[in-house]
Amino acid sequence: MWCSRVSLRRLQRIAVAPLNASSPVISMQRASSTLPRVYVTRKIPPEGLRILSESGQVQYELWDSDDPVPRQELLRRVRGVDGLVCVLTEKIDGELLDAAGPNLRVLSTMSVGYDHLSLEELKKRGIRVGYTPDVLTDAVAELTVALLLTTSRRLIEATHEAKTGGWGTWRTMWLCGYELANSTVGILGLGRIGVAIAERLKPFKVQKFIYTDVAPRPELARTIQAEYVSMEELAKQSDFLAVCCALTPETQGICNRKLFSQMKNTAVFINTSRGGVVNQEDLYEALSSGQIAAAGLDVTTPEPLPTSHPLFTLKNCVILPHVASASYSTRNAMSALAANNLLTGLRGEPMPKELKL
Ligand SMILES: O=C(O)[C@H](O)CO
Repeated sequence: MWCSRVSLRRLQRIAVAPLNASSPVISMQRASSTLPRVYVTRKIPPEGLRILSESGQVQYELWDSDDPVPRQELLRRVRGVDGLVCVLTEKIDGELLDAAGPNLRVLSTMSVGYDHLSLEELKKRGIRVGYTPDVLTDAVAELTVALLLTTSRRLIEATHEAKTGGWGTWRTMWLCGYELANSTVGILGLGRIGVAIAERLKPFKVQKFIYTDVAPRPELARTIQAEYVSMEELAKQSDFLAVCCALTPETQGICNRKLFSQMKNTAVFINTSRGGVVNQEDLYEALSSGQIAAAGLDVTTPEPLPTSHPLFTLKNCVILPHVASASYSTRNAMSALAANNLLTGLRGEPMPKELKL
């Protein structure tokens, strides 16, 4: 539905924090209005919806659900829109952009990752793109540390044993794992998130941080005293290897048999970036054969990972359902940034966070 007073009241009802009653609420315009039309592909968190609603700058239609809009519905709904707000499950490709047509000027994704966007197609059409870096760095780094500790200290196995009668007497080597103190932590793809992870791990007495990337990143590396190494050295030296790179054609499947075979058999592998950077068959082999000690994954291919997937059978593999940025404050900040990117973009102004195409 195109948002009107009625639907705005509905939005207020779903808000976690109520809208400020004293602030004037600008009513959304009906479809007949001349305001730019925007399609929002998902029920985004309340802060972003509030910004859109109160802007008085756009009329928008929202797929008012936690589940993705079906593709055919999406293709139908985007027809003629000026702006589009999406999340990472929507494939924004030539077909979709053709369906939207020439009015589409701004795409705003509520994600830092943009592997779901065809940048070439967007660039070709002169469509500006907003995304949401920075605001999720803390939440993702926090979750990565939590996942690393959960995996390396075998917390899921431990709670399972405690609950299901496996907890006998105190045993000297039972449920032993690997500790961060005196370890080498490797970061594959050093950016804001990699630095934030390292900053959080440092107080655990990590001995050394190493990283690899397409080229050295001395300024970022200096903040965490990380040493630039080759991919091979990263694999060989890391006790903990955290994947923080974006998914691109170059990084697709980069964590494969070769990498795992170079790693220590005591090493713990952690991925909170994108599932596509990992060859999951090779990871399964490495985990089940004892080539590496354990893996913690927040991202997989596909998502959701089918419950019948072999990785779920492994005790040394902890799998989370892509929740690294899932804190109330971060998801609200992401939606607010996505809304502000869209509104500034439509006004022809610099966006708070614009992707350079
Ligand atoms: O790209 C992103 O934003 C994350 O994967 C989800 O928050």
